[in-house]
Amino acid sequence: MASISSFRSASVVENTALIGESPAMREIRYLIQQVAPTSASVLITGPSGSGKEMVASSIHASSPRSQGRFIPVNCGAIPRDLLESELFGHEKGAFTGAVGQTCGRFEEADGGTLFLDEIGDMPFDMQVKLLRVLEDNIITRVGGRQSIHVDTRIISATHRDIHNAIEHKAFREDLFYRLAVFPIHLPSLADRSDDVPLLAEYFCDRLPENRKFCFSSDSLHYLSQYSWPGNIRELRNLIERTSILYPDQKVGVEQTQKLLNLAVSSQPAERDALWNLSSPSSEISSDRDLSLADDILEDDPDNESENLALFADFPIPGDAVKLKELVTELECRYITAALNSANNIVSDAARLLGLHRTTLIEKMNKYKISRS
Ligand SMILES: Nc1ncnc2c1ncn2[C@@H]1O[C@H](COP(=O)(O)OP(=O)(O)OP(=O)(O)O)[C@@H](O)[C@H]1O
Repeated sequence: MASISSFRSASVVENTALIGESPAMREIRYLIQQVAPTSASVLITGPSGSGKEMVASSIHASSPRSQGRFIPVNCGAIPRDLLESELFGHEKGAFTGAVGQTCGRFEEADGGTLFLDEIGDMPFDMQVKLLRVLEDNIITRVGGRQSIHVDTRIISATHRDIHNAIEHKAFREDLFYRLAVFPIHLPSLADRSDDVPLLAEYFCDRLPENRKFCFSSDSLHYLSQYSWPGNIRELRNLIERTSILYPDQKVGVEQTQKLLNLAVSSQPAERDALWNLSSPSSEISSDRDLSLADDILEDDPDNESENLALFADFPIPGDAVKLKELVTELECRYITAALNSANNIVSDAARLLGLHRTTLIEKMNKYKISRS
């Protein structure tokens, strides 16, 4: 019997380009190789963007069912009224709008694999119906009477904590055991950071010739330390973004940080980490502050969460702040700065501040700010 340590990527799995040589990824390829030839139900868990659908399609592609269809269904994205007909099909006239007979996804995947993504979001009443089908492999179309036998392999996936859902009676325990005959858990990308350079190289290689670029070794080190809240999808998108902004260049760590900041600036933890990184002693250099703040404001001046990035590190002096006074001070400073930047043209300054012209004039009168 093959052991995990002796396992080398099976060529059939390599063909599906499941990239990664970390111990976790090797183990996942091993599990895929073992389960693919069977018809066992597989439940894939792991955070969003960690590759659950890719693993599901790898299992299908490596299985004897590979000549059949791989049909993905996002159970969380289909309105609950339509889910039953989507899965099991319907007969003509079964409900308003059912103008003809339609096959459901189970029938389409007959002889192949049905991938039930976001199974944790499936409504409770549908869970009962699904369980029944999994038990006897027989479906009945909505509005129909005929029992139709299907030979469909089920692979499901969720990013939710399914045990927690079971505890809270949001997910049926009996269905869980049906679906999770063979569970596979995908770790987050941060937990297999060894794979980051390989994945980055893989996505770079797939770029069109005129958009290729490379990361400096500092950048790659930075990317390996980064926490990747959006997992592999976030890395793929970063490569795409970088190739648009810096084609044919060697991309340094500052540029990489900015590119990540474009995507994560609404996430306080990441933002803080980014700001602190510019100074190892955790004191922030004022030049760096300004350049980042400029970028953030330039990107989307109306975006409240991005504006908040300006205050990511606001300390509380002593044990209290006089908030009203601080806010007044801040308003005065911004109004003065905006007037200076706009050469004292009030309507331009108002635009810079995202205010109506009359509101700015009211504030200037209130704070006795004149055009210098
Ligand atoms: N090991 C891998 N090698 C290469 N590309 C990968 C790998 N894992 C994931 N990807 C790529 O990352 C992206 C996200 O993967 P996928 O859609 O499979 O994630 P997911 O966990 O199903 O996400 P969600 O929970 O949001 O549905 C896809 O573009 C996929 O091709």
